[in-house]
Amino acid sequence: MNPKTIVALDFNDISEIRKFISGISPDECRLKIGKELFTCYGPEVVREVQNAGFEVFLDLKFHDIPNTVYKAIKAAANLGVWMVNVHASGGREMLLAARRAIEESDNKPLLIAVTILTSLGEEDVKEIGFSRDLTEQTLYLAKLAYDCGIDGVVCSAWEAQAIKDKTSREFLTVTPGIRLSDSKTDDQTRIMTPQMAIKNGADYLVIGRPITQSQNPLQTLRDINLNL
Ligand SMILES: O=C(O)c1cc(=O)[nH]c(=O)n1[C@@H]1O[C@H](COP(=O)(O)O)[C@@H](O)[C@H]1O
Repeated sequence: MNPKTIVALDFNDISEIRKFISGISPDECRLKIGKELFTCYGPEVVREVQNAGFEVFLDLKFHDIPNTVYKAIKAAANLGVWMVNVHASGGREMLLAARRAIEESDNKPLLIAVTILTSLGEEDVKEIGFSRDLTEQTLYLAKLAYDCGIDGVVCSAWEAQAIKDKTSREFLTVTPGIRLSDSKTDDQTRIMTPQMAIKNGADYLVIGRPITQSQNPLQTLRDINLNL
């Protein structure tokens, strides 16, 4: 099984995690451990989720000097995770250092680079000071990551197909900012429904609140999977 749905476990309470994973099977989704959960519980929570049979996307979005990212990626790979990420805007040397760290590790997680966060819109990108527009900057960073041997990118589903066209069909697109037609937008800007995202070239869907904050998270996950 290669489930396309990655559920973002954005909780700070381990009992919530235990409740959620006790009801689902690893065939139904992968699980993302991000900054909040990792800061609260560290590698122990990664091991607990892995021991329950789930593959883990460790989403710590490293963005630092090459040597620091190299060592952090080595440590992440040693946790036996399935996927890790860095920010593409850390630059070529940082991306190459991350690649090298994985090549030198026994466990080789998929290495993914964040392009432009899905919370950002055109005006934000202008304010940050990028000279290209949002889509062009996303494509530019995706190409940089591709040229550095990164396995894929985090992007919004709006850019997924264009990224594949500019790089390769095999270059992975991991898309957060997924919302059901009746979901709240929350702090996301570039959103798309699960079915549309897959149609537009997304390989994996990262979904947090639309599942975890729903009345019946397990049913919501299953409904999403059924309709992909
Ligand atoms: O790298 C990520 O996973 C990520 C990148 C991005 O551009 N946007 C984004 O939302 N994410 C993560 O994806 C998840 C989305 O959660 P929801 O907005 O609740 O569905 C969060 O855990 C974010 O940290």
